[in-house]
Amino acid sequence: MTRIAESELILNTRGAVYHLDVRPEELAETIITVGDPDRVKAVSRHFDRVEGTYQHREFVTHTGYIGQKRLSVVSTGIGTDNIDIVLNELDALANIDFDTRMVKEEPVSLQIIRLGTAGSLQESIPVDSFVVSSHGLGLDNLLPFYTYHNTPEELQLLEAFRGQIRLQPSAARPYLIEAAPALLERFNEGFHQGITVTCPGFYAPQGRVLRGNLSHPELIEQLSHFSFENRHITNFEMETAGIYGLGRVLGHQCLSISAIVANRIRQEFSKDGNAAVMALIEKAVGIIAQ
Ligand SMILES: O=P(O)(O)O[C@H]1O[C@H](CO)[C@@H](O)[C@H]1O
Ligand SMILES: O=c1cc[nH]c(=O)[nH]1
Repeated sequence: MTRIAESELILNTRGAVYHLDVRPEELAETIITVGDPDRVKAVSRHFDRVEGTYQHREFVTHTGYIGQKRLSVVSTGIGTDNIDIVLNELDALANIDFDTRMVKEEPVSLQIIRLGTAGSLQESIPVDSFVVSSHGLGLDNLLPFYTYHNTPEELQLLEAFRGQIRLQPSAARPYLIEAAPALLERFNEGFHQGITVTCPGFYAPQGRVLRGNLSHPELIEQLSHFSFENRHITNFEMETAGIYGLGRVLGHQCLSISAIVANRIRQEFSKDGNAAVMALIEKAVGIIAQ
C-alpha cells in the first residue's frame, strides 16, 4: 500500500482533517448531514450527551450519544462540490490511518443520512411533507470524475431518464445511484418515496426564472411526468446524488430525506419551512437512534 502524500490528505496542526477540522476519534460511525450549519445544534439538541463540537468554515460537527448509540451530525453547506469534500473527509477519518497515511486494511462502512429540504415535483406531495429518496439522479457532474459501477436496475432507470428528459448534452451528464436498501426500509410510515434529482444550482437548474432566461424551459414538466415501471421523480435539491454516488465509490450506506418546502407544480412555498425541518429532524432522529 502507498503512503498518501501531505498534499492529498491534508491534516492541520492538531492532526485533524483539513476542511472539517475533525480527528478520527472525534467522529461516530452513524452520521447525520444537514446543509445549514445552524441546523447542527437542532439535531444535537436530541442527543442525551454531546461529547465534542468542532467547526471550520461552514463545516460544523457535533458528536454525542442517544442512549448507547454514538452519532455525529455534520453540516455540508450547499451543493455537491461541498459533498465531495465532506464525504471524502468523513471516509478518510474512518478508513485512513492518519499516523502512517496508509489506507486501513479493514474498511469501515459508515451510515450517512442527509436531513435537508427540497422542492416537490408532484402535485400530490405537498409542502411540509417528507420525501425519502429511493435514488439520487445527478445533473451536477460530480460523479463522472470518479470510477464507479451501476447495478442493472440503475442502468435501466438511467436509460429511461435519458429517453424521456431532453437535456442538451453540454448541460449535464446524468448519473443515478440507489439509496442503501437497509436504511431505506426503515423510513416507511409518514414518508413519500421516489427519485430525487440533484441539480447544480437553485435557479435555472431547477427551472426558476428571476431575470436569467432558461435553456431548458420544459425541465419541470418533463421531470414531473417521468415514469418507468411505477417509479417517479418526486423532488429536486442539491446534494442527494452526490452523497449516494460517493457512498457507492467509498463503500458507505447512504440515505437522503427531505422536508418539502416548495411545491413547484402548485407554485407554493411553505409558510414555515423551519418548522417542517425541525419536525423532520425529530421524526428521523427517533428512527436513527433505534
Ligand atoms: O436545506 P438543505 O439541506 O441545505 O437542502 C436544500 O436547500 C439548499 C437550497 O436552498 C440546498 O442545499 C438544497 O439541497
Ligand atoms: O425548491 C427547493 C427547495 C429547497 N431546496 C432546493 O434545492 N430547492
